[in-house]
Amino acid sequence: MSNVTWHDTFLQKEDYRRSHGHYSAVLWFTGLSGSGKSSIANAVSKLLHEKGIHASLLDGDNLRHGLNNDLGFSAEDRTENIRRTGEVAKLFVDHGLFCITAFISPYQEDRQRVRALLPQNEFIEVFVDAPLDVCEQRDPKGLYKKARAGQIPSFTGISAPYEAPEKAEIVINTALKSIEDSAKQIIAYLEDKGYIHSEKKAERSWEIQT
Ligand SMILES: Nc1ncnc2c1ncn2[C@@H]1O[C@H](COP(=O)(O)OS(=O)(=O)O)[C@@H](OP(=O)(O)O)[C@H]1O
Ligand SMILES: Nc1ncnc2c1ncn2[C@@H]1O[C@H](COP(=O)(O)OP(=O)(O)O)[C@@H](O)[C@H]1O
Repeated sequence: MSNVTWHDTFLQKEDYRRSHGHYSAVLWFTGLSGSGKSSIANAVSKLLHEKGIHASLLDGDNLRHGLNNDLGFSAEDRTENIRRTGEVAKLFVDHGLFCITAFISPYQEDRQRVRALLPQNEFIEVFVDAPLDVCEQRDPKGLYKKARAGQIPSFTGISAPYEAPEKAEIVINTALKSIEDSAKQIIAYLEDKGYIHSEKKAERSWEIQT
């Protein structure tokens, strides 16, 4: 890029990780609308918080209210949505936090591009797998009903594609598993692989001196 220079920073990812006392990585949730991404992502962020682990949560619906509010649901806009989100997620990881993202992210190539942004082991793909008919039955926001009535164009699973991951690190079938058990499965994965420690961190409090 012309006339733009990268500035090195004094603090590096390892410094942040050391001060936080844990590793950092992206937990990239992908799945159909209504599959359970937001519910499970929220449950995971709460469990991590209770363990004293720093984690941010980026939800597709929420980012579309701000950073991504210029984007719609064409294939091009979804690609840009995932590109921007991937860059933000990388910033969090570079600052020593876990970053949980909950986006449909329907295209394999878009997810692969985010994976390639990060070193190996720092991108954990979580396939929130539920059959379309289960998602449609849940229809928590009434969107499938609208899509079937032709009121929402390019709706994922109905009139726009969803490309399921072939090699996700974690697969959760939410037709068979509760939100709580799904969140526990993800925490168990992080513990098994050594991303976080299993023992509970002691309660800490800060006294701010003025
Ligand atoms: N056409 C169409 N297709 C799919 N989803 C739609 C659409 N229009 C609006 N919505 C609502 O937008 C949420 C999905 O936003 P994302 O940013 O996750 O989508 S994407 O990753 O860019 O495909 C999605 O949220 P979730 O239900 O949480 O997945 C819907 O609430
Ligand atoms: N086992 C389950 N896992 C996840 N969500 C479930 C489950 N059973 C029922 N639900 C419900 O399905 C809906 C999923 O919605 P949400 O979490 O917003 O999904 P998404 O973010 O993928 O659109 C919620 O209303 C949730 O309570």
